[in-house]
Amino acid sequence: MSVHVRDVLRQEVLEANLAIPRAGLATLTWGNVSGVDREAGVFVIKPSGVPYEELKADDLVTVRLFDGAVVDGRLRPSTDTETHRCLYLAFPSIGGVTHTHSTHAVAFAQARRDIPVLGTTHADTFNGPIPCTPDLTAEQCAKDYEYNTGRIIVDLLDGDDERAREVPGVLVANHGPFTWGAGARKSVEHAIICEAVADMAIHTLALAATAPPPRHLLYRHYTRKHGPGAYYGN
Ligand SMILES: O=C(CO)[C@@H](O)[C@H](O)COP(=O)(O)O
Repeated sequence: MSVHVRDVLRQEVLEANLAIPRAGLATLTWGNVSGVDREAGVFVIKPSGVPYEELKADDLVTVRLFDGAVVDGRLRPSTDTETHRCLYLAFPSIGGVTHTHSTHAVAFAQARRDIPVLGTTHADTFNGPIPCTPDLTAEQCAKDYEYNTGRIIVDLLDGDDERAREVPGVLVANHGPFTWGAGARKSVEHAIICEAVADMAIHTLALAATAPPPRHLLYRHYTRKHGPGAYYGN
């Protein structure tokens, strides 16, 4: 990886991490963001347990994709590094991963429930419910826990890169959301949306037991922003 590419990726990953507390998605040092450079075969991730307000580009850690070895950085990488690595290895289209403990998304994860599609706000970004994983087994927790957390996400999406593109996030049961995107910034955007739709869903479900909205409405909204016919934005 050239020095220029490394510095650009570090800056992008730093800004993406700082966006988490700014968006109200982080308490203390919870959560982490990474971004990958596939050509160089590495990703850059937040160090473990460093307060966001003290985080600098130099604190970030560079990790080799194929074996998880730290290749640059003086601090220990995020405890969730192996989960990020597993997602990068399974889904070639993703360039950034975000993990948060945002309140409403975690509420669904702790209830072990998918976030259902209840309206167009959700359908604009997620082409279907944001699914919740099954429980990890005792064996999966005892050995390679963080990598197995990635595996359970990958298995939930049948290892299908196309599905990972259409549903760019999952809830890990009793833990929290992992989201991803074309880059680090996009993965944070998806974390923000995941939290917002979880919040709206809790309010909606408190008011009424709703049926899913018509598929044609959801499809219309998803395809306004994605695919060959997209026309949202400038
Ligand atoms: O899942 C957890 C804790 O349950 C982690 O996401 C921490 O919230 C952040 O850990 P580091 O990235 O600082 O190691």
